Amino acid sequence: MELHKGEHLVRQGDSADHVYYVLRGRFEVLLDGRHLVAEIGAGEPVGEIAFFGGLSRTADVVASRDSEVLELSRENFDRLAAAQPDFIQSILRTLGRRLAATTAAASALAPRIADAVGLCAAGQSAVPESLVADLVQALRDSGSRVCVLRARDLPGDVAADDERLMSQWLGGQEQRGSTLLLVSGDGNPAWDRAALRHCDHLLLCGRLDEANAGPVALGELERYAAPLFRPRQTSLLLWREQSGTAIAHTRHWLQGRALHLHHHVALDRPGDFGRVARLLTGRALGAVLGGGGALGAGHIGTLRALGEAGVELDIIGGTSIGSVVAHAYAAGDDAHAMLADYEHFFIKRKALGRFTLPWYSLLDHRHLDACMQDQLGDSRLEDLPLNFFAVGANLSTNELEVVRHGLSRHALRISTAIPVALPPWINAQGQVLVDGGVMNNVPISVMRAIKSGPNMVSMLSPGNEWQVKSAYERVPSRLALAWQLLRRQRRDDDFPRLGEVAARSMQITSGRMLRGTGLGSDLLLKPPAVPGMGLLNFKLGRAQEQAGYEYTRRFLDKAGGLEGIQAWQRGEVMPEFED
Ligand SMILES: Nc1ncnc2c1ncn2[C@@H]1O[C@@H]2COP(=O)(O)O[C@H]2[C@H]1O
Repeated sequence: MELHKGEHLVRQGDSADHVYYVLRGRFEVLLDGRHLVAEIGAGEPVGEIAFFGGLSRTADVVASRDSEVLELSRENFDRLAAAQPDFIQSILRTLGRRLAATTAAASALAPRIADAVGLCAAGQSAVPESLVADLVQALRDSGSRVCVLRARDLPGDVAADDERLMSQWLGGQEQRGSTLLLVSGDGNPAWDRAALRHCDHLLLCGRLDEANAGPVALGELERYAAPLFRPRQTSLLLWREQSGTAIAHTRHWLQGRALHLHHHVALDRPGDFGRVARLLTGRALGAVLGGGGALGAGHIGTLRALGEAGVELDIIGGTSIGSVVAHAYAAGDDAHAMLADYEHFFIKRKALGRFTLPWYSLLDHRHLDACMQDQLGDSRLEDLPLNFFAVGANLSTNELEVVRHGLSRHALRISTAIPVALPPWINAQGQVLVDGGVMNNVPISVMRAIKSGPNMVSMLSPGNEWQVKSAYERVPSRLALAWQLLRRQRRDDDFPRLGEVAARSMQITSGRMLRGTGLGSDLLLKPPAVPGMGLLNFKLGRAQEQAGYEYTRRFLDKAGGLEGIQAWQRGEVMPEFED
């Protein structure tokens, strides 16, 4: 079969009835029609992934020269393989090499969904019966076939101290559900040990108010269980009797425990367990809000529209203004309160409006810090009802800094420390931290490393066209500028000001980073900027919020509302939307 340069050999998503062998020429492998992931030359197979894996085509394959391939149907392939066993060897060799190349370039894998979850009391309190029942119900509601096993479910012929037999019996139970929930702590230590060793995720359950008295020591069974699991496989569910009880002192629980996530639930609000169940089973909906200064009001509008439609976000994080809005959502604020805070903070108090001598920064950080202190007090990230992260850039290590613990005002201060505009943050190790937008303005990769399952990404952009009328030569000399400032002459040129340049500089990588990471099955929202909007134009915040709201409404209408979103969460459909 011959192909001309530019012709498709296979198309991503198509079904696979043939495998090919390149006889002459060269092919490009393109993901989503754009990203070049590999080139394939003469003597190599093409289309083997879907053909052997029983999948649909994983990429487009396009001839980059006039080429010739051998096309093999299943029948022909079987015949050729029987006649020439070397042929299979050569395909396996190519597959091995391709896998090695892919592995070398792979980013961290999203956490694997646990098949067997061990429930274990943490601290001193036993796990309430109602908690187990609510968790099981929530797992069922989220679509899991859950099977609960406790010591009393052991068959009569398994002796109460025979851990080996228990382990064998547990192995035979796996087909009973998509998730096994193994409950420990019923008074049979052999079962507890066998059950916990059978699990791939440890869900510790502690009573939140034990932390009121200070750090909570590990419970007896917890001391046995904790070292069996890596932090990534361990989460802590902190329960309180009533939702009206404020969440506090969580850090005392986190001290001395290596955990991936912690969850806050109130026993009088069974809905809280839905979030835990979704996070455990990979169906949790994450949201990532990008940086973009005043445009961040658009995120608020997006959250308003999602909230009205009944879409519940289970975990949220962001960069810069995105982290500020995400933090408010994680704290339980509604869009109305968020917008009121935004206007109070940026317009009324002018948190970013007081200048200083331009030595360490342009803006007076003391004023900003005081505004933040008034707004956030000493609240801490660990005490937020939802899991949250803010992203900073660590200039000392050249790494992204993911902040999930500590004082909220410190986390947000790190995430919003626009270089030059504000002094960097210095952490306890003396490292220098600035706004995360410098490295990753839309940190979807951070969310993916924390959880598997679907995410919504909201990316702000002041538009791709920025044209300035003022000529470079017209920028005044320092004397002329000083004179104009002294005479309080208004400068009405449109030459970019310092703050705008600093803020814009952090936007430029957003789209590229996102393309580099690839969206996969995550949804991208791009609320448009209202006319006249700039990154520091907070006065247009209300209009920008409305624009974000209307944009997200249009998106939801197209996606089929809550039902459409839920179908996407289950992996059934992928809403498409071009505004
Ligand atoms: N990472 C990769 N490296 C090399 N080839 C690839 C890669 N991903 C996809 N392909 C090729 O592109 C083909 C697309 O169709 P298939 O998934 O059937 O088989 C795929 C492989 O032949």
